[in-house]
Formats: sequence, C-alpha cells, structure tokens
Amino acid sequence: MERPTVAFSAPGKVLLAGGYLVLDRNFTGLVCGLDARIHVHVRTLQTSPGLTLSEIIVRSPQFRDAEWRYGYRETEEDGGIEVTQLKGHSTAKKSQNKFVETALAYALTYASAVDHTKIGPTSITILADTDYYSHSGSSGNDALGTDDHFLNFNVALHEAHKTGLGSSAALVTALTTAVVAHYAPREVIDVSSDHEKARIHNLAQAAHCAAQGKVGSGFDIAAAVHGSCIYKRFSPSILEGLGEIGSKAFSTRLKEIVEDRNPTKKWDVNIDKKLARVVPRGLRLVMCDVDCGSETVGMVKKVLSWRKSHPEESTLLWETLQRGNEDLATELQKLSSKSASTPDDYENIRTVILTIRSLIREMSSKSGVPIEPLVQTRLIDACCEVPGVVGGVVPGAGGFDAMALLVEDREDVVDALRKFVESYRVEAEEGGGVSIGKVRLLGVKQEDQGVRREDSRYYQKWLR
Ligand SMILES: Nc1ncnc2c1ncn2[C@@H]1O[C@H](COP(=O)(O)OP(=O)(O)OP(=O)(O)O)[C@@H](O)[C@H]1O
Ligand SMILES: C[C@@](O)(CCOP(=O)(O)O)CC(=O)O
Repeated sequence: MERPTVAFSAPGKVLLAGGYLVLDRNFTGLVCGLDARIHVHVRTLQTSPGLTLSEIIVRSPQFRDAEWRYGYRETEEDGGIEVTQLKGHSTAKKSQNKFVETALAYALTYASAVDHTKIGPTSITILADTDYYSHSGSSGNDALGTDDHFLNFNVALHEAHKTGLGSSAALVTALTTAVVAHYAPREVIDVSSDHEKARIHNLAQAAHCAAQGKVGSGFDIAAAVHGSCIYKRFSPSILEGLGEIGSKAFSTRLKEIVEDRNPTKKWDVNIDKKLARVVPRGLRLVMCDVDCGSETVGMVKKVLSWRKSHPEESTLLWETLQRGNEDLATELQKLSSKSASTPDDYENIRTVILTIRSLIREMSSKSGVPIEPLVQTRLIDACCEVPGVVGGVVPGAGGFDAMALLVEDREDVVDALRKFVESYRVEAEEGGGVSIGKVRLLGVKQEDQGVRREDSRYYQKWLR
C-alpha cells in the first residue's frame, strides 16, 4: 500500500509567567506560542527494485552530520515497536538523538496499535526555523516555500547554541504527528479537531517525558500542540507506570494513555484558550538572545529544594506570584477585547510585569538560583527605557535564556530596540562571574496556532 507523504510543523514557546509555579498543579503558566516552528516531512523510502530495506532514515540537513539510521522490529508480548540505531554510521554519543529516537518509537508503536499497520521504510526530514539557535548567519526568515526559508547552520547540532524556544518539544510534537499521519492516516487528518489534538498531546507528552528521563510540567508540549494558552499541568502519575518500550503490554498501555481510556489515569491537564491571543493586537512579543543558555535541570532542583525546606515562606511567595501572573493575564485579556489601544492602556501591564519581576528576584535570591540574574535585570531595565517598550521578563526557568519583551507593535519601535540591544555592552563586573554573549533581537514574534499540517511540496530543496 502506498502511504501518504506528509508534513507537519509545531511552534516554539515562551513561558511569559509561571516558571517553577507551573510544575505544581495548584498554579498555572501563561504560555505564548511563537512563529518559530519545527517542520517534519515523512515519505516512503525509495529503494531500488528488488531491494527491500527495513530502515527509517532521519535527517536534519541544516546541521553537519545530522543523520540517524534506525532499524525497527515488533517486539514480543505486545511490547511495541523498538527502534535501534544502525551501525555503519557513527553511533558515538554525540550522534545519537534521544528525542528523535524516542518520539519515533512511540509514534510507530501507537500507529501500529491503532491501524495494525505493518511498518515500512521511510525517510524523515527535520527542518527548523532559524531562531531556535544562536548563529551568526542572516536570512532564513523568508516565506515558507521559498528556497531561503530555512538556513544551513553549517555546524553540528550539538555545537549550535539553543535560544531556549523549546526545540525538543516542537520537534517531538511535529515528528509524532507526521509519523502517525504517515502510517495511520485515518488517525491524524490535519490535527484541527480537539479530539485529534488531545491524542497528539498525550502521545507527545509521553514521548517527550521518556526522552528527557523525567516528567516536567509539559507546558512546552502543550504550546507545541495547542499554541498559546493558560496551562495547568497533568498529574505526573498518569505517565508513571507506562514502562519501557519492549516491556510486556507496553503497546496496549500506550494506546490507553493516548486515547485516555484508563479510568484510574484520566488526563487532568487544562489548556485554557480563553485568551484568544495571549499578546493583544497593538502589542508584539519579541525575544532578545544573549547567546548564553541556562542549565534548567539543576536550577529546578535547587528551587524546589528551597521550596521544600521553607514551606511557609515559599507558599506565600508562590501564591503572591500566582496572583501577579493572573493579573497579567487579566490585563492582556482586557486589551484583547478592545478594538484599539493607546500607550496609556499599557500602564497596568507595565506595573504588573514589574511586580512579577520583583517577586521572581525574591525567589532568585532566596533559593540562590540566578532566575533573573543582575546582568539581565540591567538589560531588561535598559530596554524598557526605549520608547514603546512596555516590559520584559526572563521567561521560563530564567537565567541566561533569551528574554521576552512586550513592545508596541510598530516597526519604528522594533528597529529602535534592535539598534539599542546591538550596541549594548555588558561591563565585566555586571555579570557576577557569568558573562552573556552577543545581545541581539531574534526575528520571532507571538503566534497562537499550534501543530498544523503543511504542504509537503514546500521542502523539495532539502529532501534527498
Ligand atoms: N533541528 C533539530 N534536528 C534534530 N534534533 C533536534 C533539532 N533541534 C533540537 N533537537 C533535539 O532536541 C534537543 C534539544 O532539546 P532541549 O530540550 O535540550 O532544548 P530546547 O527544547 O530547545 O530548549 P528549552 O527546553 O530550554 O526550551 C537536541 O539535543 C536534539 O536532540
Ligand atoms: C522551570 C519550569 O517551570 C519552566 C522551564 O521553562 P524553560 O524551559 O526555561 O522555558 C520547568 C517546567 O515547567 O517544566
């Protein structure tokens, strides 16, 4: 049977408010989807006549040596489809790709469980929008379908500095969607219905957690699937007990989880889309890269351990921050319902952001984690002096990831801000031991749409 050639893309994210809080179901996160997307194209692998090849080849052609070849096999006792990276190509640590490998195995297992489909050889191509990585090149932002939409980064994937836009979540979401759509086309048509979205969300969360080796809050997968939202996490127990690929009845358990059929593990995630747009008309969200990047896992551990050892103090802080975050959502929503806004309308947003930031700095100093490091405090404050800049935060886990700024949506404002940050110099003593790199505005802005089908003809130049 000829299987369809398909392509899907999923967006990156920025957690504007709710970092650390969103790990706890009693709190929420204000999540904004971005127009930087990761695209995955899947087609049947063409082999020479008479030759059958049981291989799935995954390439990320914007990077050097980014090719992973997998063999696949159906395991015994309903354990799912196991994939094994093939030799012949270097399987050294750096050339493994845990996110690709796990998402592939989960998607194949689900597709073959629902469609009883026999897995055949495919060629998978991953293409990422420019701003996921700090790089010195230009271009890469032309319209999709033009030759220059995607950039050749000319480095190995592990050498590319991440900007913190959630590449792994966008990748896992687009990859699982495209692989299921290729092998089980009745299950995924165009992921526009809530029903399809919920299944893809559940599958991508399971695969992403397995690849990461931990259960995070999952807000990045929620953004990749649903786009901008107010996010309340799922109970981690839903994914506990799923086990490993190859373990007895893994395939049945995965199908139950994806289809939400296990009465003792009902999905309790809440994706609130009441803010039709998180960033209202008249404002634009821009990101400012500091070419540095943070080590999220260590930071989370430290903050949570402070929280545990200071239960009363931290609960008060968490609750005050949650109120600030809700106020921000309310102010943004008020503006969204207005047909036109004037600069005066942004005063409340300005004030709420300042309050949130001061509470975050309290969290920072008490836990000893540089969530909003001094060097970034100074940079955000300086940016806020540029006319038309309303406010800014170090989003998510904070600490040296790209900063998010809300600005009036006018080219003159963005141009002035771009010039300002490009000429910004950090004094050596400002960094407190850590220095940020070259400061520059990324080309991204908010976009509310989650995972979507793309025209598979767009990618010709990059297919081999
Ligand atoms: N273009 C790509 N092609 C193939 N794999 C990719 C690509 N981009 C990212 N990945 C995978 O995602 C991993 C990076 O994920 P990680 O969660 O560390 O960063 P992130 O999601 O971009 O950042 P953050 O979680 O801070 O927002 C890479 O090591 C690689 O496995
Ligand atoms: C600290 C945390 O709340 C946010 C991490 O956000 P980011 O990956 O830094 O954008 C962790 C999580 O939600 O999984």
